[in-house]
Amino acid sequence: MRRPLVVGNWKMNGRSASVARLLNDILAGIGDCKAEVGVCVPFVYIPQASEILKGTKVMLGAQNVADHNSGAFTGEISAGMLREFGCELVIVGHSERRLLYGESNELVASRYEQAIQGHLKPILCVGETLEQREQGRTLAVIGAQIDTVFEFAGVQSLEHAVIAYEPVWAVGTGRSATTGQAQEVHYHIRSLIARWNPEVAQAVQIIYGGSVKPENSAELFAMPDIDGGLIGGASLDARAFLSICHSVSV
Ligand SMILES: O=C(CO)COP(=O)(O)O
Repeated sequence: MRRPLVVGNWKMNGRSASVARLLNDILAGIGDCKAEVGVCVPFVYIPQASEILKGTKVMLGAQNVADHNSGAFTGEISAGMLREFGCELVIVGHSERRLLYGESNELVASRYEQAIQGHLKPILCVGETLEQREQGRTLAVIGAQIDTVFEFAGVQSLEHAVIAYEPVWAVGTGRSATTGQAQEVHYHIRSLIARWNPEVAQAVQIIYGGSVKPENSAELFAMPDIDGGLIGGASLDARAFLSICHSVSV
């Protein structure tokens, strides 16, 4: 039985005062939430967030991780560094990294592999652009994104990972995928994994991201292959984020 997972991706937002406020508000309202809950904060706020979240059930995460474990890689942050400051999760392959910063499937796979080796749980983001969807290439694009990771890190690594389906056209647009569109892709992803390893396919959490809000989260999370969400804009508002966390179906 897969436990639902809801993770906030704060992207490049916040200042230390608002980080403290938002985290404390989340902790105050998390109660007996049935979901596993995490927040992926900007790198510089990780030490602060780690102090606030220590001993709580809210997991801390980062938004990217280096594709090497140390050395001359200016601007990069390794998995070991993130672990040292209490991170358990890390997003890899977010569409903003792929599209705005040119991260290829191979680079994403190396980052994913470093996360696994460094005992961080990668949240591997996959998803198609609107153009790719309109060309009928959605499943092929996602298949290639996932296959590259399998080639680098092996399908067994998914025992320690999460997959997030985030259609690019739904990210930050206010236009979520319909439950049917999302379920179709989630089912496809699980079937791809099942061809390699049925047990891993049944166990891996596949979460949905792209304009998830309190108004649509329960419906999305009720779909059989949607195990929770990766939440952008709505995760910056404690009330909205908590409402999404509490809307999981178990
Ligand atoms: O990119 C996302 C989460 O990683 C989704 O962002 P929005 O929820 O703002 O659409």
